[in-house]
Amino acid sequence: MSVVAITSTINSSPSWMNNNGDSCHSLRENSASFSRRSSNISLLRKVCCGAKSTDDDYHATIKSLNSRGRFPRKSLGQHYMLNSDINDQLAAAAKVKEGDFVLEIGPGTGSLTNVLLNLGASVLAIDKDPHMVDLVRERFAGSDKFKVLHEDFVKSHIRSHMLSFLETRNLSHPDFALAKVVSNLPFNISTDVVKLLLPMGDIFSHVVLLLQDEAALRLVEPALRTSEYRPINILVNFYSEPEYNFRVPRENFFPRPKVDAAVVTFKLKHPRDYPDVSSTKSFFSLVNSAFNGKRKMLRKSLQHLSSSPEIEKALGVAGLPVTSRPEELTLGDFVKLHNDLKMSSSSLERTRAEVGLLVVYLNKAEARDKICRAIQYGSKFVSDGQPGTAQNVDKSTSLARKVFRLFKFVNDLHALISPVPKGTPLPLALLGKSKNALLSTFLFLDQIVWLNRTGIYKNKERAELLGRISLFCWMGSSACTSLVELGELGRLSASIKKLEKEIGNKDKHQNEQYRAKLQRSNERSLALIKAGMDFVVAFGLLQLAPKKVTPRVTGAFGFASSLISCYQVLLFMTTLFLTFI
Ligand SMILES: C[S@@+](CC[C@H](N)C(=O)[O-])C[C@H]1O[C@@H](n2cnc3c(N)ncnc32)[C@H](O)[C@@H]1O
Repeated sequence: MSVVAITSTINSSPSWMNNNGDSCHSLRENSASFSRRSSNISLLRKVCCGAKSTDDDYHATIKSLNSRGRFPRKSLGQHYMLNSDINDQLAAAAKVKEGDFVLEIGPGTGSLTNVLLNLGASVLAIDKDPHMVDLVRERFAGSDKFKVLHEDFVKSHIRSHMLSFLETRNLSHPDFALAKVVSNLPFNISTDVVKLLLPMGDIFSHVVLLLQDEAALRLVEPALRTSEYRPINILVNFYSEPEYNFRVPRENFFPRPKVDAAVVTFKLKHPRDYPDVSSTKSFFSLVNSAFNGKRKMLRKSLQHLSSSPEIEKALGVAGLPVTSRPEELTLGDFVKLHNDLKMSSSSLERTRAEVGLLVVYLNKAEARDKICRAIQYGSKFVSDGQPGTAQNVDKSTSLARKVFRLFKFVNDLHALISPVPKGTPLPLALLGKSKNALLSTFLFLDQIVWLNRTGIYKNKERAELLGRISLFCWMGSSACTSLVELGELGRLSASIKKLEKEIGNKDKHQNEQYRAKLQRSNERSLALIKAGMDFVVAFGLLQLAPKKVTPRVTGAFGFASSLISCYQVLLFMTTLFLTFI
């Protein structure tokens, strides 16, 4: 990489410089790169005159670059934003607010990052340039809400980065909201970024990008029957509601690009609101095939998928002429055409998808453990504590699960030392932490029980005592969980009522936020029921009231709570799975 030595110095402080203008004294120029830099600079002066003088205007950007001896690299699309008003407007377009989680692609010197952090958001930034990564890492070293990764965004595993970013920081947040993307992008990766991010409506609610102006217009307002109309327009409308916000003249960037830019907001649809197609994969494969022969009629270009008469019939059903070409079809037309051709609804393909879901489910360790737990308590229910095959199944499964959960206590230890989500009332925070402490103690002591049963740890009496202590810990953690869920349900129902007042009773089911809150409330109610059942199971295992809570009762409650756990994992997996197929 060519680190450019910036040689000549601007000697005098021009009249447009503000108090921190001394930063510009160190601007040294290199004649070799970025031709006409001096004329660029005079343009920048004009821009800066009009810009709000904050930390991240022209001066700050130049100073930041100078501090590293850096000059923008064309290959990385490094055109830095000089106008802090535009950074403010980017954040406003995404409605960034306190507590949000924001992904920023290419933070550069951190001017936009600074705005996002000042608004109270947590920011995950990804930059391909290691020098920029170091720069922002140092700049925001004092903030625990900032994380930066040195990666090429196009190649990065963004879904898993986001899941771990949200999981570690937002676990059990009562008002869990989807994350957002706000970015001043390098123009050359904008199509890739759009294709990567828009199908992530289960993670992001808004994607706000600064794109090349022409590209922005082509994405948001393509005209049917023109060469601008392409498969990406179908993709954009399938996954989002795009909006062209405003044009950003080229003078606002350093160095000045050859074209203007524009801010575009993509409001992402949640996967459950995607157009109704049996498989998104087969839908987009049809769209791509259709556009492959752009000048051809669909009855010809789709021949490898269906016979011409079938295609003509499907076009007729969709109310389209049999001579239609791809650029004449809207998203809705493509959906109708796809569904009528029943591209992927053959029973074989459906079966394959269902088996695929089962494989994903079984591959999740947590799911296997929950299934084993259902077997364990199911056999306890059958045996009712009497010796025989059912009791053997109960005991052996219980032992197997103990091995399976080796080191699982670390998960709760981690949660114990992680910060509580902002805004959590102190009693709920304390109850949550007690739950983590008790659960990790239970899981840890359970390992000693296992060591004793295998004969590795020989002191039977002590092991039994530790076994009882561990069960008391589990009972305590179930009680804490019940209280936490009760408290959170109370908070949720208050915020649902508030929202109902704001949006009115009639429209509430159309409101995405309302539906999300309702869903969270159902999930929390289920978690409350499960925690209550686990409390009874621990009570039964400890034999605190052997006549009332018999092994059969314990087994029944344990079995029911295991089924709830299986359902919870399945729900999570299904959402993930549906976004992959
Ligand atoms: C147009 S600049 C924007 C910088 C900053 N956000 C601003 O507004 O001033 C683009 C940034 O994206 C980074 N970048 C370029 N290609 C990238 C890629 N493939 N993945 C991640 N970041 C990339 C560049 O290093 C640069 O910091």
